[in-house]
Amino acid sequence: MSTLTLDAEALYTELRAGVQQLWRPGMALMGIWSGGAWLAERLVADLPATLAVGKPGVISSALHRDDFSARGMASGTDATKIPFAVDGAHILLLDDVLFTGRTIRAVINELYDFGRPASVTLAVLVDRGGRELPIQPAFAAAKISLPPEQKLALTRTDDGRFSFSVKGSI
Ligand SMILES: O=c1cc[nH]c(=O)[nH]1
Repeated sequence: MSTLTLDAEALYTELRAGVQQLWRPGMALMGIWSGGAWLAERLVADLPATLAVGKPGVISSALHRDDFSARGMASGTDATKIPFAVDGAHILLLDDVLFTGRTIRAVINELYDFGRPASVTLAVLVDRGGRELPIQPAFAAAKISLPPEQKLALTRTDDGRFSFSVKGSI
């Protein structure tokens, strides 16, 4: 049992401020299925109208995962939905938890199936370290260290509030 407690709502407020700093006119928001997509959905509603944030995209890592052969057709396989042209877009990519970087690598491969973006910037709620690829976020609301056996899981209640739980024992 872990004693780690993370206030996901407070971290979301930090993330919203970070995204506001990173935002450039004409950017497009894209959430990684499923936690990142929840964040993107809420940010569209919460960010100031002056930023003119359009309908966000949702992107899935499922088809490009390096453990695809072991996991098979995992849930989320058909989750990718991009309501804007990827070619030439400046994309702000969102995820809930950044760990090895393998999900981000898979998602970037998926993105290039739709076109060639001008840039991709990554912002996350929590960076838990443990990177296995040279991938770094431009913004992380929190940086923590968690044993590899444990998983940090974001949940969303029916009224849209976030919470974190730690799964697995060390
Ligand atoms: O702990 C982790 C690692 C990757 N993705 C998660 O959602 N949690």
